[in-house]
Amino acid sequence: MTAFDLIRPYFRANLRRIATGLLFLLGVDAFQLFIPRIVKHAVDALSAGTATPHLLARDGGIIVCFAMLIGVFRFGWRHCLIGTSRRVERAIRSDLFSHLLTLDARYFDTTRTGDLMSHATSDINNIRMATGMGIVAVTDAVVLGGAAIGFMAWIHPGLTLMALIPMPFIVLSARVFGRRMHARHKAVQEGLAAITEHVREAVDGIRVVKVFGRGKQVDHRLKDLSGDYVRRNLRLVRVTGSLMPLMIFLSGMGTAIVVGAGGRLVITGGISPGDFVAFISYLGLLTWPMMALGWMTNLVQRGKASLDRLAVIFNERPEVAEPRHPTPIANPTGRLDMEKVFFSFNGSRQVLRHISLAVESGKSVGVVGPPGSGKTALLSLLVRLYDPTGGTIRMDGVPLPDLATADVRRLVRFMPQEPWLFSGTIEENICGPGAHADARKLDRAVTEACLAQTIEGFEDGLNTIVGEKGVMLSGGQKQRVALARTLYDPSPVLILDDPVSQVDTRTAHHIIEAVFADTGRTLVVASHRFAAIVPCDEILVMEEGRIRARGSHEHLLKTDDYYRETWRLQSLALEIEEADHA
Ligand SMILES: Nc1ncnc2c1ncn2[C@@H]1O[C@H](COP(=O)(O)OP(=O)(O)OP(=O)(O)O)[C@@H](O)[C@H]1O
Repeated sequence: MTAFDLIRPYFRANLRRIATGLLFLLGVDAFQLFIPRIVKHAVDALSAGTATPHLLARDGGIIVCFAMLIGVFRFGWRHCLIGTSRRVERAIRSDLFSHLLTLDARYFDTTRTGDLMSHATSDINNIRMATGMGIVAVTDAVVLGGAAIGFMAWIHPGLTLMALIPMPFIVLSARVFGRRMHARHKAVQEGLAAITEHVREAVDGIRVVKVFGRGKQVDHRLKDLSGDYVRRNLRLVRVTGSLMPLMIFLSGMGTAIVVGAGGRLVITGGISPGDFVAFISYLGLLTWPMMALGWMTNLVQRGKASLDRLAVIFNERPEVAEPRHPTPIANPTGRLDMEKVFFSFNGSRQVLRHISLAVESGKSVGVVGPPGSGKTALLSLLVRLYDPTGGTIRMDGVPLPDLATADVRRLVRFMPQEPWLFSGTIEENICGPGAHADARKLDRAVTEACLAQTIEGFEDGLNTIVGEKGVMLSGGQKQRVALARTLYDPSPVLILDDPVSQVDTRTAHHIIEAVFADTGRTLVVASHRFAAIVPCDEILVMEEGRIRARGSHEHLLKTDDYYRETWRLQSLALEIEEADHA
């Protein structure tokens, strides 16, 4: 998709509005061009001594009517053309967001959030400016500029040539200054973004800032950033502040030429005094189209560059692609198997190697191993957040890429390691924002996740607001809300990544009991806590992306050193904890 392909449908959808806006704009230009003719008529009558109060009142009345029409038509074009640009902006933003939602985890692993934010704000803003004011600038430059020059040439071609001498300088300076203004404006925006990001990070990490006494450093950094922001703004003001005086100077030069040369023509009878006044008015009208000409090229260039950047995102296709003809699973049983699976996040380092696994329906698999051994990577493949770089993963005998992604997400419920909560209520976090909660399902999920007592303790119960990222809840409470979210919709396969890492031993025990009580579903659980994996039918011990050992708890105790040693240490810690409670 090219930049042009990208913008075309938005223009097509607004064609009628754009055409109406252009008609209004042409109307404004026409009325503006006729006012000097009326002025000429009055001035000529005055200098010929034929002017009467009635004639002057009539000319004045016509000018007032034209001025009123200009006001109405100007409102019309602004409403249509600026409205179109806002509509285009809204449509592109919503299409961009919908498209981003189709992209897979790998895209977001490699794309900075700041870049996406900038596409969603300044790039779309550039496109809006190019489509709205860009159309106005082009039309004005061509129609108003062309017609004003035409009327001037009609009055006196030679004088017109002389009056136009400063015009190329106006076009050029508008272009050069516009470009410089854009660069400096961008620098100002970057300065502001740096301040915003610094404040956001400091507020987000306020506990670390306080506990490590980093307040002064954070404060100094903010002062530096603010100073830099002021400097950037002053650099911008130097450009914006000099543009207008330069324009006034250049258009003044044009007027001076006309006063000198045109005045002489009036004296020699080459043109009438009315023509002289009208000529100066047309020259005044010409300044804006000339500026628009320089300005427009910048606007259009900038809009095109932004469109090109957005086209790159719109051309991005998820690697985790939707199958053309998805295979339906009529009666899902939750049988899973992995065959010689390899996986790399970035295409270079393999984080999973030679993984083969078969989980019968209703059976459970536990995954243990040191940090970074590949547990989360393995679980992410089962829920198809990523596709393996080698090998096959099947569900009920069907390779995952042959299933509709929506089916995979419906059949496989996943609790990520990070208990991400959205700002909103506990209920919204469990059932989804705006969703109508099923009281029975909600009750069961809350009970299984050992959350009932916690919720009873809150004044607003399930309607308790959790705050940004669940800041109002403790780590363990957040984790249990995330678990309840996973358990809310029953599914044939349940995948839990470290589900009890942030709760006490007793709560962990209750959660594990509840999760394992449902024997109808297939369960895959990764955990550093052995209590969560000991009841599993099969346990995998991961090491550097491979399965170093596998079997039941008893088997691994006998055969694997890492497993035995970790189990011994955890049992010891548990005994000490229980002795402390006793
Ligand atoms: N998004 C990513 N991009 C690139 N590499 C990654 C990414 N996520 C994890 N890794 C790397 O992949 C390897 C496996 O990570 P993984 O998160 O699967 O380990 P883990 O066993 O779950 O660790 P932990 O017990 O700490 O949760 C690690 O070496 C890690 O650095």
